[in-house]
Amino acid sequence: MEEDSSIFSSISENETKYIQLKIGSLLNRSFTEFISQAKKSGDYKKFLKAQDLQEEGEYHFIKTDKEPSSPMSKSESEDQFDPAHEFIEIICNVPSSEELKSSGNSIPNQKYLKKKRKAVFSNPEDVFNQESFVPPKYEKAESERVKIKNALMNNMLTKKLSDESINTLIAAFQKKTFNKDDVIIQYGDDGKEYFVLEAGVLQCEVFDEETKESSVTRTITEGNAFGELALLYQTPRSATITALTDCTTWVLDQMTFKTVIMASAVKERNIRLNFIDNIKVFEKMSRYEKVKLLDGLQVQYFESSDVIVKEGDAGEYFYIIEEGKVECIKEDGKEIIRTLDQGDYFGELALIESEQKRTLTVKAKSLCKLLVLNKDTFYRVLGSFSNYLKKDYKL
Ligand SMILES: Nc1ncnc2c1ncn2[C@@H]1O[C@@H]2COP(=O)(O)O[C@H]2[C@H]1O
Repeated sequence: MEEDSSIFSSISENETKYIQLKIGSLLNRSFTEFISQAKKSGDYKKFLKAQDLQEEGEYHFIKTDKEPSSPMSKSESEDQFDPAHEFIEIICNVPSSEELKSSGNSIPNQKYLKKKRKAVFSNPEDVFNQESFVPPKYEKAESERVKIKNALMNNMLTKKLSDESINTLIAAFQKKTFNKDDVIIQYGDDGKEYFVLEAGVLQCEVFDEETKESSVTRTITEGNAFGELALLYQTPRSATITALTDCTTWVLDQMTFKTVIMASAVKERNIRLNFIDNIKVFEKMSRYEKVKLLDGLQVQYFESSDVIVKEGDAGEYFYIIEEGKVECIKEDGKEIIRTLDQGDYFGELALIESEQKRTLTVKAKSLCKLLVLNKDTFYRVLGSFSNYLKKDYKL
């Protein structure tokens, strides 16, 4: 409590006014969003009940953290408007008193807003045009539109975008062909484009800065996208992509990529990436592998006392604790072997040894938000890390 009051005692009048105005419009938006969801649901009353709103007396606008359906089903909601996140954004981005004063009123002026945005879109040319930017449109045959759409719908980065965003993207892709042996992306270059491969085969070659050795990690085949990392993280190209055959690609400019794809996908991803970056066991992973891992993670919630993993069962999932605490219990004697909390992981032993059953029962000690990886994704993403994980784990 003491901590809270000291944080808020330093808020100036200007800052308070700023927050009030922002929260006011956020509430307004939340309410509109809520009503539109309720209307869409077809059965208004059932919808209210499902949201844990009490029908009689006062309505309590409580959004439970609990996921309504079975385990691996509901991270789809991630792209939706999330008032809690928006709230945090507002609080974290309150301009300083000086900035508010210099803007002449309690809301920062356009100049200030543009300056803020620069932090997210770090290339200077990105900054001025965010609001007025209109994605380009290139003519395409229907068959081409279908191919691009299929590729976007099969790509983790774009599959959850709205139909409107998908259509904007489809229109904005421009055809570009390459000859066999052409270098499409050069390791270390600045990234300006995002690609979808329509026809042909490409080679992806990565470099180890320490050993100065290069290795071919995979071939990229039709319908796959590449070149996203440099645009997402403002880093140099992480690999060299070379055409193994004559190729046809679809190319998206970075401004369209940023305004359409990044705006929705990267926000959630960055929060998690930051989280994964702090987990020791993943420290040897490349950024690419971490991003792949993130794409395979699903969110699952457990109430206090829920059994997450049962001793003797076959292992299906690997878990990372994003929030909450769990207890690992040996069934005979009910001895608590250890307690795990934020950033810890469990459930990997049964995945590493295919015959191995769960060696302990893991029970939620509080409400838990877990990031869950299923067996197939675990092998695809962490296969080469299994020995490392096993060694690191002291039973
Ligand atoms: N280890 C890897 N395996 C497969 N693809 C990769 C790997 N590393 C990088 N890439 C892809 O190669 C692209 C090179 O440019 P980017 O870094 O922009 O984005 C990169 C990814 O799309």
